[in-house]
Amino acid sequence: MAATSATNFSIGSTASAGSTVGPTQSKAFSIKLEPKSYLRNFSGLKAANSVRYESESSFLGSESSLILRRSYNTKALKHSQRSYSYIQPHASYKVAILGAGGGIGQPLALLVKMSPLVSALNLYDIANVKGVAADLSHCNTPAQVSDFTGASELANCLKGVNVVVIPAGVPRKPGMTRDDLFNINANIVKTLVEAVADNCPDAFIHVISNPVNSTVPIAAEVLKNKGVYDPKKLFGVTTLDVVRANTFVAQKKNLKLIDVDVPVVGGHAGITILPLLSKTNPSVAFTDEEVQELTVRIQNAGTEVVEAKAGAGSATLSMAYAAARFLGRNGVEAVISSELQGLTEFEQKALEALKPELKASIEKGVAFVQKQTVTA
Ligand SMILES: NC(=O)C1=CN([C@@H]2O[C@H](COP(=O)(O)OP(=O)(O)OC[C@H]3O[C@@H](n4cnc5c(N)ncnc54)[C@H](O)[C@@H]3O)[C@@H](O)[C@H]2O)C=CC1
Ligand SMILES: O=C([O-])CC(=O)C(=O)O
Repeated sequence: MAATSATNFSIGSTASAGSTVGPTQSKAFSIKLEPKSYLRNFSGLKAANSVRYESESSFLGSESSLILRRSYNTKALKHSQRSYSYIQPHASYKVAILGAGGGIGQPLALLVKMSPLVSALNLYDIANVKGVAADLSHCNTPAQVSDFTGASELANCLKGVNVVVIPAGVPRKPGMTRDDLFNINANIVKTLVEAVADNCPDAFIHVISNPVNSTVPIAAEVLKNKGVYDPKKLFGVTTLDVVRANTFVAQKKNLKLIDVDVPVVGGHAGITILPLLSKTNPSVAFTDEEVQELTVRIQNAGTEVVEAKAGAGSATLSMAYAAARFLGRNGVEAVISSELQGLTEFEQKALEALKPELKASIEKGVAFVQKQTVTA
């Protein structure tokens, strides 16, 4: 879902804060260009449809794959060099990952390090990230990796940064809801976003820390209090729901994974995750039972991983993949309100049912910041 104006929340592959449900979309960052056909052959880490939609907008575009391919496939080298020089982007983005030592932070740092768009990768954590930074710095890609440990180094980590990704905080254990993380993670996100506002107020901010339905509104309130809120630049990262929906639908219907694109709207917890299966692209016919089964599976997919990890945390690798896929160059470019038109009765009912829960989670986040502001 895309971060939104103050009057909208919800929303496909990113979250946002506000007070009423507004237009949603799941591909806010799509740039509808048709890449040269050879680029599709170099899709590497990305599904082909992602390349088609995101080759120029995502950090993990086809360029990354070219770099990778060049480094291990000498046969492809000649062709790659030609292609690469044609499309080689300028490495100019400075990215900070806050919570970089964690289960998501580490693989996400690797994926960002692979991006040819990134010139600097700053890793911050309250735990020591020196080792992670040293390890990553040996990869032969442009980004200069630096490590920052502890609150005293946070400001330096953020100075001059264009993109901040926040996977800092505690993950769920079996039996917990995402909302059970609020008491710890709300404060972590608030403190980190305050530092972002002070040190890189123009940066794009991507909030991964749960509960996303509340942590994004917290971030929005902090930015408003600091006078630097730009709804086009604040995101809750819920691309993992889209990634899962695409995968589960492809598996269920025996489709090629790369061909499936399912929009997901709402928030990122339980019934607030609403896959719009009727809008699957290309069009797929589902029985009522399949819709029910797939919707529930997508909504509970996080819990599926939490239970499988049995106390060792929640999704990390798929989350890192989803976050790297999510990052776009220009922030929110459009809100596609048509995504919410022509819903099936099942989807319309589910949309109405999720609104009160999503609204309550947003209000909880807003109240958290307002209460602290009054106390201070
Ligand atoms: N948005 C989404 O779709 C998803 C969100 N998550 C959420 O992401 C968060 C992180 O998950 P994991 O990486 O698995 O947890 P983790 O425990 O493996 O890593 C979290 C990291 O954050 C660091 N940290 C804690 N407090 C910090 C602070 N004040 N400043 C900087 N760093 C701090 C920790 O030292 C640790 O390295 C959790 O809240 C989890 O629920 C997880 C999966 C999907
Ligand atoms: O389920 C969790 O706690 C982590 C998460 O948000 C996900 O995997 O979707």
